Amino acid sequence: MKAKFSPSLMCMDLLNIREQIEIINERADFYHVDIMDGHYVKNITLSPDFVKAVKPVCKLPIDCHLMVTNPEDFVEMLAEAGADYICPHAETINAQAFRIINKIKSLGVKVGVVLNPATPLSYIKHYIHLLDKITIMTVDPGFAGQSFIEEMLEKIEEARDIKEKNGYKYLIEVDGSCNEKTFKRLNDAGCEVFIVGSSGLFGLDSDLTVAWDKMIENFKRETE
Ligand SMILES: O=C(CO)[C@H](O)[C@H](O)[C@H](O)COP(=O)(O)O
Ligand SMILES: [Co+2]
Repeated sequence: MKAKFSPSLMCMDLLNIREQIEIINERADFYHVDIMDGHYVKNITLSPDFVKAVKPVCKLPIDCHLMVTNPEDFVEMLAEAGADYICPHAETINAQAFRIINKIKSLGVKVGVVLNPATPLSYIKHYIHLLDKITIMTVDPGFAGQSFIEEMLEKIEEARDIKEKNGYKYLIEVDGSCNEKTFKRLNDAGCEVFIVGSSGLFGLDSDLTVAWDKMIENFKRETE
């Protein structure tokens, strides 16, 4: 599968959103929108209102990463705002996993789950086959600019092996420190969607078109 890229919009220049979205529209595969409640993680970033505001100019699917204690409170709001993927943390849906997955699907939205570094893949084994995407965190959630957690490589390999063995459809996505230092190991382990934030994309140049070209050059150099 050709590598896909999902720019993490919490890392973009928030004083220049429309221009950057118009650049990303022609280059990326998804938009990654981090929604934090300040409780599940000690940070607050983007929101359903942000999704609603940018939706009219977005040409790519909007993927919402829910770092919130009660994801059920946000599902309808995000579907209404125009989210294309709603991805709660597996750790926050355990008591209602099948109910919330079915709810998201019933709203015509694709569903994924996100796994913290400390959470094994086995934690989602009873519903993994229902998912459109699995996001493996390679940093503890809540903040950009953190260090890559090497131990996650074997979890990515495990997700790839399970997908291939069973013919499952989920995309394998990685979130956290996807950059020139990690592209090769992530790609070799089976990562299909690379969430690129400050380290992988936006920090490469103040001109996003230049930053994008540098990122693609880095990726090709590291993986070809
Ligand atoms: O989920 C996130 C952090 O909890 C965000 O998606 C970050 O943007 C992601 O970690 C990418 O940022 P980085 O600086 O490339 O690590
Ligand atoms: Co994220």
